[in-house]
Amino acid sequence: MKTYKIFVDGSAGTTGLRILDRLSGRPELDLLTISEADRKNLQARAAVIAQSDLTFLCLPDAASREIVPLIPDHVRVLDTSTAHRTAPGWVYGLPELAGQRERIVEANRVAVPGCHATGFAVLAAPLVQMGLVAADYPFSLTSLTGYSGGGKSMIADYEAQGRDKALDSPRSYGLALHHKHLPEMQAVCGLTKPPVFVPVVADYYCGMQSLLPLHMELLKAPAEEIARALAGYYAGQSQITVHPLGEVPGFLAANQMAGTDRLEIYCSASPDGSQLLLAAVFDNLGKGASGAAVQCMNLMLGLPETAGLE
Ligand SMILES: NC(=O)C1=CN([C@@H]2O[C@H](COP(=O)(O)OP(=O)(O)OC[C@H]3O[C@@H](n4cnc5c(N)ncnc54)[C@H](OP(=O)(O)O)[C@@H]3O)[C@@H](O)[C@H]2O)C=CC1
Ligand SMILES: CC(=O)N[C@@H](CCC(=O)OP(=O)(O)O)C(=O)O
Repeated sequence: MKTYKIFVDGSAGTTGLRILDRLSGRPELDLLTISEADRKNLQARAAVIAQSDLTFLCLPDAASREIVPLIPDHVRVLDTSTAHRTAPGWVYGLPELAGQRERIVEANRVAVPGCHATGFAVLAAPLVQMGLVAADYPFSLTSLTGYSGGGKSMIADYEAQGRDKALDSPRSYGLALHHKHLPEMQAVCGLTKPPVFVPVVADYYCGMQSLLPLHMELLKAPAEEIARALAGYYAGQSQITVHPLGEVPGFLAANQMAGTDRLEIYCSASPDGSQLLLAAVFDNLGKGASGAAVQCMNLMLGLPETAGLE
């Protein structure tokens, strides 16, 4: 059996650990390691990466930008940070979007989408690509996340004894309207302007719900047609399910897909047909990070796309 040497740079972090979980026990993968003393040593990491066939970068943006120029071209790279998602020469790791799977298979530099950006892109990009929504539509998005989305430091804040009472309630953030996911949201969907985007973090570990409200008078087809088109777009995709129009629960929990690497889409219309609501529900650490990264690795190495996924 052909084996591949894999390294996870930043494997002690939230995203890195979840990637390791999904890779361990797979006989086709030989996991390279680095000593605790060297895990933040630039030259030592570069030396291990150079021996790998594929490396995951699970680092803060600055650390990712620092290591990438030291990586030889023959090593394939999957960067989970925000650093390269709109950078030239990098492929956006959302294989369910038209043409992306083929690009990922061939790529040696793949940027794993941001968690909130995943929710936006899976809803908005197909509608724009299919001509059902104009590229200059004034999109807005609200996206709920568990606190693991903020990595080790936010997890520590939420899990601290005697923490601030504000953490007992949901907290909106990014209120200055320049969240780091806006450039990739605009780029991957081909929009003339970014959405108005409000993320909300709440007191649960993981799970994400991205809500995209749409005004029907600005759309180019009725709600039934839009829901059917979205279902057709994702037909046959193992990781994305689209529920029929109106098939929505009374309460939609943002942690409904926690622990999985799949994403579910719900569509509902107002009784008078003037408004449509699209919702994407998934795990910020699953399809929003580590699961997406492993799915892309499988594609890049020619392995079964869902191997190791939850
Ligand atoms: N959490 C999430 O839901 C998602 C996160 N991401 C992205 O993934 C990346 C990692 O995030 P996340 O796992 O949440 O963050 P964490 O803070 O949990 O983990 C980051 C890891 O990187 C290590 N690290 C920091 N600087 C360096 C360095 N210079 N060299 C080597 N290692 C370093 C940290 O070390 P130490 O353990 O000492 O702190 C830590 O183990 C980020 O870019 C994040 O934006 C992407 C999608 C979702
Ligand atoms: C709760 C929280 O802080 N979440 C992070 C998103 C985590 C993530 O997926 O973003 P990257 O992949 O771009 O790091 C944020 O909104 O900045």
